[in-house]
Amino acid sequence: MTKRITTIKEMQEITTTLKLKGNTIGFVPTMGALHDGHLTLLRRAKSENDISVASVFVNPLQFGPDEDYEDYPRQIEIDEQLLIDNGIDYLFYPSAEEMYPTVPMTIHVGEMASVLEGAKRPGHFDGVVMVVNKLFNIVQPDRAYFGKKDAQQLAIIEAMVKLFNHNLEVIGIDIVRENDGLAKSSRNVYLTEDERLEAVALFESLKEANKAFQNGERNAEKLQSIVINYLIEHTKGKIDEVAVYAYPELKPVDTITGQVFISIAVKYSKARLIDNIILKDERND
Ligand SMILES: Nc1ncnc2c1ncn2[C@@H]1O[C@H](COP(=O)(O)OP(=O)(O)OP(=O)(O)O)[C@@H](O)[C@H]1O
Ligand SMILES: CC(C)(CO)[C@@H](O)C(=O)[O-]
Ligand code: BAL
Repeated sequence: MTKRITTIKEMQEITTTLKLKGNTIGFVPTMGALHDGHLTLLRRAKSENDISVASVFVNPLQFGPDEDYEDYPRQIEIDEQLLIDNGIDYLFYPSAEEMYPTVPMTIHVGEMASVLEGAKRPGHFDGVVMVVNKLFNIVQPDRAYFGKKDAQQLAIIEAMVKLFNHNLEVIGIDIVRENDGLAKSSRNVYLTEDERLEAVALFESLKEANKAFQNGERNAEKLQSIVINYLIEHTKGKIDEVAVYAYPELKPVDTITGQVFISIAVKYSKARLIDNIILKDERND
């Protein structure tokens, strides 16, 4: 049975005791509204560790003033039942008041947050790094699981773990998709019926670019155009970002040599959707 823990002190005491007894801890931080994407991460955490912990915390620090903090889907009872059904040991569900009694200092991510999602959402990754640091100190995981859907987040967390000397392994998990290819997201519920049908264009556009890449196209601008043209033809959603960047370095590229990712964001009436694909040039390996 999943145990719900709501205070930092209790969570920290539990994990400290478990670790002293030699248990390994697998941790999945989330903002709740759990779906198959989260559950895939959680199943990995459960299968690879003695103890599995999920956190559900809608982190105010990572939302901009015009973003959907208030409207972000919250459904803790349903989430808890999903954790029970999946045999997860602990649900950490802290309050914002306890997590941020005062905010006497901030963490500034800097360069890695100055591009892509970070540039579109100023301060977002500062908030993510703050909360994930806190969660790591509280839960003390041996392994922490993050989705590649948030590829920039994953790269920043990996850099943060090195910089802050967290003694844990970060594990990136492939994007989990609906049958038609749409990346699972808590925000998909905000799509209208028509938008939901059109939203398959995000992944389809990435597949078009991948096809060209597999056929030898190494010009980043050309791959970017393939994605943009596909999106323009197949969805009325507003293109917010299409970029080809070295991964995990997060630097723009002209000609692709190593590993890159194509990152896209499309705005619909009530939801901004993101997706990406990681492409690797194996020829120079
Ligand atoms: N479709 C997915 N496939 C793999 N991992 C995912 C997927 N969706 C979310 N995750 C991962 O789950 C963790 C928690 O994500 P989060 O709670 O923000 O969910 P979300 O559905 O991505 O929400 P939203 O898209 O609305 O921001 C993150 O590491 C995220 O990358
Ligand atoms: C990692 C995270 C749970 C931190 O709030 C959030 O950014 C998310 O859900 O990806
Ligand atoms: N998965 C990213 C969380 C956010 O959109 O704030």
